[in-house]
Amino acid sequence: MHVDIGAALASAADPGVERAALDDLDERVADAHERIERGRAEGEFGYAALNLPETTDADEIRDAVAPVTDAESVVTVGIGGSALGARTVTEALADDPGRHVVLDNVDPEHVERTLAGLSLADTAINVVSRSGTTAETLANFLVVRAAYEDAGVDWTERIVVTTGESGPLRALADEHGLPTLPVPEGVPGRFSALSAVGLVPPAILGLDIEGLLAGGRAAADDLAPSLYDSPAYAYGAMCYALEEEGASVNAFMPYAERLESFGEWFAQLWAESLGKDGRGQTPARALGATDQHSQLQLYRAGPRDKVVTFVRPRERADVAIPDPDHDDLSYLSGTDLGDLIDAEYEATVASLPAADRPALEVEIDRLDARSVGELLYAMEAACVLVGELAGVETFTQPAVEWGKNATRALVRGEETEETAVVDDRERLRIGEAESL
Ligand SMILES: O=P(O)(O)OC[C@H]1O[C@H](O)[C@H](O)[C@@H](O)[C@@H]1O
Repeated sequence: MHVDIGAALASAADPGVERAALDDLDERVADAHERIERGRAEGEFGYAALNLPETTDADEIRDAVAPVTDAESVVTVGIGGSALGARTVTEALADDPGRHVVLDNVDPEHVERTLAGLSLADTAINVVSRSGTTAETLANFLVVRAAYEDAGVDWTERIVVTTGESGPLRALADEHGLPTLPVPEGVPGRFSALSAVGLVPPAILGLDIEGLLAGGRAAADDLAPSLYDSPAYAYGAMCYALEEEGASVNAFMPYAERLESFGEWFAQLWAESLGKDGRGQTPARALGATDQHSQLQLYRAGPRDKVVTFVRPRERADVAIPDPDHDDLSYLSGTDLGDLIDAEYEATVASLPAADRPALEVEIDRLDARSVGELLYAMEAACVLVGELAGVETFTQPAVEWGKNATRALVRGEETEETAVVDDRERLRIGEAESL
């Protein structure tokens, strides 16, 4: 994996980072690296995430999923970091990503349609919750379990549970003697893709989880006291420096359909880790080449508040474009789709500094387990570095609790300070709607 930061230097873009400022920042990167390595060595909460390529036991995962590897499909019931890592990996690597469906929302129409589309007897259930108490996950699990029972399928024979040492999900697993895997100690969900939390569906589908962990180890080996020696730290340091220069949005634009969910995973990692104390870069999800025909207008001609992060695999599948039968399309003759998307990538990356806007590039060799593992780990390490440089609490997410408390009280019909805010919030309804 490598990154190219040239199109985000002050010589190329505004906002941009002066080389001298980057050299100064590199001294702080060295200090941050030392702090991170100390946290890793001591297995400190959060920093332990960067040890997962060494601490995750692939054999333990394979043993737990062995009873269900005959499944045609896997349905993951989880949310946030308990679902996005697994979806990212199967979408990037599975021959048929459709074999892994994810219920990470409590949208009744979506849940109903998803379950109706599954042959439950041939579908493994992957339930994941670190706390074991997340309302969406537990509610969806109860619906899924009832669907299996209604279909006459023994759900206890088709399930793997990944959860913490306590809570209702652990109790349920113990009560029914279900195959369980532990969540990694001291690792927040959004940093746990390279653990059982993210690797059970890939293991059930027979993907190379050992290769993913090897890629993580390779990225860990690339961490160094200087950003000039570490792709992950170069990316993180540039994101930090650009935010300091006003780039408060990070438009994340992978040029691979199979990395679209990776963008969603990155959005949680970046927003939930760095959105603290009134600061943090807003991750905007985009996809190349598709969003050249939509959001690129804003990136090139809108406010100078963004950096666009481009991600691509160097190697592509070979799909020839048949010779066109119209002179206006003669430029496509003899090319293939990989050539076209790579030309679009190069053109779009260059179009940002051409409009005096910053761009950062992240390139992996190919869409294989090792490269995807390297990419996941590198973004996690970049995020940890930004958290150190910004001086924020990278590994907590206190701001998400208010909504949870309000939800529970509303569902229970209780009156709390949160429900009072819900009842009294400012409203000005425009347009007619049937009364709720
Ligand atoms: O794994 P769980 O305990 O179910 O948590 C699932 C998700 O919800 C929490 O509220 C946090 O916002 C996320 O960081 C977490 O990944």
